[in-house]
Amino acid sequence: MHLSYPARGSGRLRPTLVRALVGADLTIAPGETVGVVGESGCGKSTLAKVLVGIERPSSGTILHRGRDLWAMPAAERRTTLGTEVGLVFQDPSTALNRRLPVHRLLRDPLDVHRRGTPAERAARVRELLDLVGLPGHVADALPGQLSGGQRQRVAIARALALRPALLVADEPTSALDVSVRAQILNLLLDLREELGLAMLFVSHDIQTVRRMSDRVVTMYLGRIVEEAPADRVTGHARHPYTRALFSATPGLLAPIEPIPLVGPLPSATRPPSGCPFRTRCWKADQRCAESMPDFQGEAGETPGGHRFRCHHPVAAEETTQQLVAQATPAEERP
Ligand SMILES: Nc1ncnc2c1ncn2[C@@H]1O[C@H](COP(=O)(O)OP(=O)(O)OP(=O)(O)O)[C@@H](O)[C@H]1O
Repeated sequence: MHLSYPARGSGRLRPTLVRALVGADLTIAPGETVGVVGESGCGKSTLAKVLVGIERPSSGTILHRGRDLWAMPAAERRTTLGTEVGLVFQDPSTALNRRLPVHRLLRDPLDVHRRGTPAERAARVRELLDLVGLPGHVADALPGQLSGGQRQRVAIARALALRPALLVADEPTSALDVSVRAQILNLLLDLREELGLAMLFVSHDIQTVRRMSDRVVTMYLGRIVEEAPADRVTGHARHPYTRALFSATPGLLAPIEPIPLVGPLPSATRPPSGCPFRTRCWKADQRCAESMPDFQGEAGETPGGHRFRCHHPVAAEETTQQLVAQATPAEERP
């Protein structure tokens, strides 16, 4: 699946294109949580937006239970997205209408999709508050009268109102106080367990992604470069970029130094030829400039297995310390 945006500020007639997703294909199994990691601008949010139908891919298909979302008539697409996918944004203050009390915010999806009688809708609102651990009296409050954590609980309850099979959570805790982040993450873990939800979980916080996910997907300049079971991704990732990303996460592999990467992240409007990571990779050679490798790896360990796209993958048993030594230029070595 591909998605290009016209670059902000570029001409209307022949805009420069930002290649936000390039052949980014992903399957999420029922009940599975897939976490997405990568530097800012690598396409994580765009992937989330495509899954929930906010953005339409420039080419490729989005299949919900095997049916092509964008081949459906518009009304059916709206119903499918409204009832099968829940969305939790970063900032509940902007995601919730400030003028509506909580019970209206929670009832709204039920009204729009005509679920149940008025009495059943009112009962569902009470059930939803209970589900996300909010007391009944919150129903009459306006979002502005709640704390950030309570507002995010309301946003999660609203996303779950129609019992979706998939919850897409894009940075769901990054706008919250550090003290309430853990509570919201625990709530999401409990809900996943209780409701059998599948989840796409996007976050800058690599530790959190690893904790929340069954499988971790690494993105680089719009491409998925690796998919690995969460328990393998820290020390046994095979793509040099994934290893470098995890080595730079404070506290995860401490006291190991991060693997040094050369230069800045290239622009998504003019990505390098071949493997886009090659300009920063200590293993890159001519082959990497010529072609982007296909996926290789072991299928079957988890849905999607452990796959990576690299001409010179890291050996599974290579330690991060060994990689730091390889990637440090000779003149900078101690
Ligand atoms: N509406 C838009 N118009 C033009 N370019 C966009 C638009 N939205 C995103 N982009 C660009 O697409 C690329 C991918 O952006 P995206 O927001 O998906 O990345 P991200 O990994 O989620 O970043 P972050 O972690 O900072 O949110 C970036 O180069 C970004 O500047």
